[in-house]
Amino acid sequence: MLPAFQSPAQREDFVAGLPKAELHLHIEGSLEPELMFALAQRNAIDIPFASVEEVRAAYAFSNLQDFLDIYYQGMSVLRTEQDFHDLTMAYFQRVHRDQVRHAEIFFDPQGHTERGVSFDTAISGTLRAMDDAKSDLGISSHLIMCFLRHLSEEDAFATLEQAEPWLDRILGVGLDSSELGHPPSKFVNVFARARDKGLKCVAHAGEEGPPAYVREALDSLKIDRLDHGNRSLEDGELVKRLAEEGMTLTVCPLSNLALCVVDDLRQHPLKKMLDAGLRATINSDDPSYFGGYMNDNFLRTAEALDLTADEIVTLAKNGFSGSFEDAEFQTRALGAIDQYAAEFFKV
Ligand code: HPA
Ligand SMILES: [Zn+2]
Repeated sequence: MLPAFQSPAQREDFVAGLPKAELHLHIEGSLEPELMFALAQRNAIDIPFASVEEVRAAYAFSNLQDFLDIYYQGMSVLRTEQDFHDLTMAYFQRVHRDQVRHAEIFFDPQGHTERGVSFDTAISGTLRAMDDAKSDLGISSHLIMCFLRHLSEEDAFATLEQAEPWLDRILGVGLDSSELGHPPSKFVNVFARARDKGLKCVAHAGEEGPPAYVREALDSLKIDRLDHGNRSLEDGELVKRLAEEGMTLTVCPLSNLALCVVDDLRQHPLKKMLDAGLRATINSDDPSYFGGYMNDNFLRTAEALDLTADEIVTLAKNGFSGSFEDAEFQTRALGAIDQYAAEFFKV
């Protein structure tokens, strides 16, 4: 067992230096207002804001849909391959400071193709930055293509078709956007097709939607990982099943706070999840919009829930063991975390 923190500053130092993996990050949600302005200017696009401060002031949400409306509008500045590269590289440079060593990144191709930016433009700029992040920063990453659940399954099939030439660079498919009214079962056929193509399957479920949506994600979509999953806790049998199956939950505390999934971080269910034996991880979701990258998510949650060093270590380890990397990579990463903790506390 690791010792208790001697002070809030010691906890902050511990979190800051801890190696991390991020498993729930929408790359378009890392678009900082400064870059939004720069890209708007570069591409001669009008945006309905006069200043960076005005953009930030617009980021007050009461639910998921409030956020999504602004998120899709923000994407309008992304037009060229270079734009997608710059967006993605800015994310990696930022999380390099947070000791992120591995990231499995979502992108929303339909958010681009529906406004006339090709699938190839979006993915090629993103992949080029992922390659640069590996060579320049030592951060490994994978790409997960999400289907927008407010659109039809037919649309999702068309997107999977567009992805065909890129499948060796796409690790999996996900499901995001407006959850309520768009249950996972709406996408059962396209997920089956994706699975046949060897793609991993993940889905947002139980963020705003009921436990029944989580069950559908498991049973109909046969997910390999559950994004959010908060509302699973309302169903004891479901929690038992998720724990027994060793399902990883990609939990996003500051997102949950910003979208009023929880009213106060002190009421966040993360500790309950760990206590119930769930493999929970901490992630930033859409860090530009929700006010924090990985270290902020770890630290503010640790403060609010008074997490121990062992619990923080478990959360960081879960990020690597819940990744889609191979056993050798995972073992090395878990060893690096143990070594970091031992050196930090000189135990
Ligand atoms: O947090 C989210 N939930 C659902 N869809 C999303 N698309 C971007 N971020 C999110
Ligand atoms: Zn998300």
